[in-house]
Order: sequence, then structure tokens, then C-alpha cells
Amino acid sequence: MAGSDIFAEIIDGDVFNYYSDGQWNKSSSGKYVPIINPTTRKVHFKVQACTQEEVNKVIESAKTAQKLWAKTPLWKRAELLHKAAAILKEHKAPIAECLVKEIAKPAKDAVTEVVRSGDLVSYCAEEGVRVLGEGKFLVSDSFPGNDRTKYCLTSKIPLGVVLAIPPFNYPVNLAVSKIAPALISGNSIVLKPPTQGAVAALHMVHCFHLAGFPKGLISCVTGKGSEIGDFLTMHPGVNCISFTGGDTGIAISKKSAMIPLQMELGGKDACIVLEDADLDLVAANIVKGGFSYSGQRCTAVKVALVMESVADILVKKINDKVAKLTVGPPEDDNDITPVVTESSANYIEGLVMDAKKKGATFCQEYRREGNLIWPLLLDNVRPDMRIAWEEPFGPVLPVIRINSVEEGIQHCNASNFGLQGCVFTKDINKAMLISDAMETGTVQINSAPARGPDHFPFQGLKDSGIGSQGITNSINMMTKIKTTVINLPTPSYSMG
Ligand SMILES: NC(=O)C1=CN([C@@H]2O[C@H](COP(=O)(O)OP(=O)(O)OC[C@H]3O[C@@H](n4cnc5c(N)ncnc54)[C@H](OP(=O)(O)O)[C@@H]3O)[C@@H](O)[C@H]2O)C=CC1
Ligand SMILES: O=C(O)[C@H](O)COP(=O)(O)O
Repeated sequence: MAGSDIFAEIIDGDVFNYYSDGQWNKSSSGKYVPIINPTTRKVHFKVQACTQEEVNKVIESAKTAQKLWAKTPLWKRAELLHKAAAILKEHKAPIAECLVKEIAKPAKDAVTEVVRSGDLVSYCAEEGVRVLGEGKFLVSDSFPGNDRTKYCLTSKIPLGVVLAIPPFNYPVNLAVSKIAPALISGNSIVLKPPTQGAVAALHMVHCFHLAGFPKGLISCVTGKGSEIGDFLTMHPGVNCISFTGGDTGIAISKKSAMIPLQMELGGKDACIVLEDADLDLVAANIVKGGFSYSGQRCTAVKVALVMESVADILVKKINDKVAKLTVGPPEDDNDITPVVTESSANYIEGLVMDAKKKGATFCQEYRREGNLIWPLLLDNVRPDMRIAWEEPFGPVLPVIRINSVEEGIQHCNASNFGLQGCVFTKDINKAMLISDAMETGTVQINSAPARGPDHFPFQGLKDSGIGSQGITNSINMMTKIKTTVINLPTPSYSMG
């Protein structure tokens, strides 16, 4: 039950407090932000609407706490992260329940997200000890014209205050994917969770609180991104922004100061299917990849580019699987659950109606009840249809029939997005050529796109992002290089 037992202290009446200076606080704004349950479309939770003054205080505390944290031994940082991971996994049930109520994540997937997050935190602790526990030692005489009179010591040092902004679809996992690398690297963290997903995030933050991290090192401010977002991202006290979400990230990148940015944004992940593909494997991956969490994943299959000669057979196989998908509330572990907001459902409907008007083949009747949209495969989609290019973030998947691989690659590369893609073929040589030709951060061969496992590098090209995620790359991105040069009066060469 949200806000009960060990989590009782994070709620005040029926409003969840925000976290700063090692305690749970009520905002002086006297206002709260309602969180609408996508299934009931009624207010389910309330969180504090923090003020700009409270953001200023949080960032000041983060700056102070970070100076002390940077002097904390790596092993100690790792030890606290392991503790937080254990507490997170021990209390997965109430946190998962928040995900079910706030973002309509199917119950089993919700538990998986929390366990995966605990595993990410622990892996990050170990990786940080390795990556940050070593530096580089350079000698001057490796460069022409120099004797060995200079020793150069290089190491990775923290950036300072990291602002973490995760999206609604993984409010716990995509929060810890920023928090853990920031902390192991010696940074402090200010978290601004998505409004829908905020209570799950607050519960997660409490697990870090219970682990015993120093006061002020971790803060979590709640409030609508449209209200306090710009104040946070443009704040002079912020030294790094790690953001996952939509076009908002592009706007942030234009407003932020000259600081490191890590952005993981939208995607239009294309699935290219060749004539020799295993069509049963393709159908299974397109259904899982396109409809998991109702398509609300940046790595969801967003367009299938299928060779005409196998399209009829494949579409039939996909439709047979779509017919078996369960549809309903997340509490019953349905495959397809309500999308996160009414506006999201309206956007998806707009794309469907556009496709209908322009003559796409509807493999199922379009059906919607509130935020719940039944899975829909659109065949014979053409490039003049919006859904050929836009990201529904919903359970609607377009099939474009192609007559050559080049046509598929051309469509994929014409997109503004460049997150992931996948190709199905038995010819590994062809697969490698196609992977090299696709302008995306990752190409999956014979499987649907996916960010996990979380230690793999994960990056978007073009409008899909800036920099690279994945545990090691996130740790490195949240550090900067410091060098110290020892100058000797005369050359010295260590003898064998
Ligand atoms: N790449 C990915 O993994 C994801 C991509 N998306 C894409 O984004 C679209 C919208 O999803 P959504 O989650 O609403 O994405 P948004 O980009 O709107 O929100 C992502 C995060 O940014 C916050 N935010 C909103 N406005 C600002 C601002 N001005 N400054 C700082 N932070 C802000 C949000 O807070 P708040 O919730 O309070 O608005 C949320 O925490 C999806 O349809 C999908 O296309 C979405 C999720 C994940
Ligand atoms: O933002 C997203 O949608 C996630 O990065 C997708 O993660 P997944 O591929 O592990 O579901």
C-alpha cells in the first residue's frame, strides 16, 4: 500500500511530501499536483507543488553536500548504493503498486521495473569502483622532442550537482539509471520525477534515504514540469542534466547553460524484415516489441518495413498473435492497458484517423474506451500518412511494404529519429551491412529493439538524444577529467 509501513513518513494527510535535506517536507506553496489514474481517470495521488524558492534551497544543499560526498571513499559510496538497492528490492510490492495506479503499468511489468532498478544500482556500484578506481599515467617522452621530465596523472572527478529528469514510462528505472551513476561518481542529485510516476519515484527515493546517504546529497522536488521545469534546467547551480522524455529534451538543450547534457528522447524504431527471415520469430518480436506496455516505450517497434513477397504471411501471423493479447486494467496483468493520459489517447486516435482517411488497411476494428485503446495493426501504410513518421507511444503499429532493402533503409534514415532499429534475416553478412547503413544508435539483429540489459550502451542519434546511457557511459558522462603534471629537473627513466 502506497505511503504505508516504512513509507508512512513520506505522506502528510493525502499529499506526498517532497524530499530535501534528509527529510520529507510540505511545500510552502500550499498547493498540490493531482495524479490521475489512467485506468479510472480519477485523482489517485497528490504530490507537493514545490516553489522556486524551495528549488533554490534544494540546489544550495546539493552543492554543499556534494563537496563532502566527493571526499567519501569509493568503497563507501558503493556500500551505500548496495544498501539502497537491497531496500528497493525488499519493498518492490508497494512501489510496483504505485506504477500500476499512476501509469497503468501491468502488475508483473511493474515489479520487474523495480527489481531491474535494484540490480542496476548494484551493478553501477561495482562498475563505479572499477571505472573510477583507476586513472591514467602518461610520460612526456612519448611525444617527439620531449625527454622524460614530466609525469602526467589523470583521473575522473565529479561534475557537481546533477539534475535528473526521468519520464513517465519508467519513473523508477530511468530515475536510478541517472541517480546511481551520479552518486558513485561523487556528484549530488536533484530529481524531478514525472508527474505521473512521481509517487513511485518518491518511494524509491525513500529507499535511498533509509540506506543512510548524507543529508542534502539527494533531493526530490515535485511539481509539473511545465511549471518548475525551466527554473530547474536553467538554474545556475546545476552542473549536468540527464533527461529522458520527448521533444521537451530538445527545448531543454536550447535553454541550458554550457553544461554536460545526457538526453534520451523519442524514437521511431524501424523493423526491417527480409525475405529469408524466420517469420514466426519476426511476428513474436513485432508483437512483443510493438505492444509491450501498450507501445509506450521509446524502443518499441514503431514501424515494420516488410518485403512485399513475405508481407501477407507475416501480417497474418502478427494478427493471430494480436488477437490473443489481453486488454484491460493493469491490476489484472493485461497485455494492453490504458495509455497514460487522455491527451496521449487523443493523439494516438488522431494518427489512426489520418491513416484511415488516407486508405490504410485496418487489420482490426479501431476501438477505444477512455484511455484504453485496443491493439491495432495498420497494413499498407504509405509515407504520406502521419503514422509512417510520428511516434504514437500507443498500441498502434504501421506496416509499410517495401520492394527492396534499400527502400527500407531509406525510410529508416529519412526519419528525424535515430534511436534503435532491428533487422530480421538469416544472412549475418547482409545484417551487418544493413546495421551499418541504419542511422540509429543501436541495431538489433533478429530481435526487437530494447534498452536493456542496463549495462549495454544506449544512445539516440539525431532527434533521439545526446550522449550515451548505459551504466558505464553514464558514469563517465557524469565526470570530468583532472590532470596533475609532476615536472622533474632532469630526465628520469625507470630501469628494467
Ligand atoms: N525516450 C524515451 O524513453 C521516452 C520518450 N517519450 C516521448 O515523450 C512523449 C511525451 O512523454 P512525456 O513523459 O510526457 O515526456 P515529456 O518530455 O513531456 O516529460 C518527460 C519529463 O520531463 C518533464 N518536463 C516536462 N516539461 C519540462 C520542462 N519544461 N523542463 C524540464 N522538465 C520538463 C516531465 O515532467 P511532467 O511529467 O511533470 O511534465 C517529465 O518528468 C512521449 O509521447 C514519447 O514520444 C516519453 C517517455 C520516454
Ligand atoms: O524510455 C524507454 O522507453 C526505455 O528506455 C525503454 O526501455 P526498454 O527497452 O528496456 O523497455
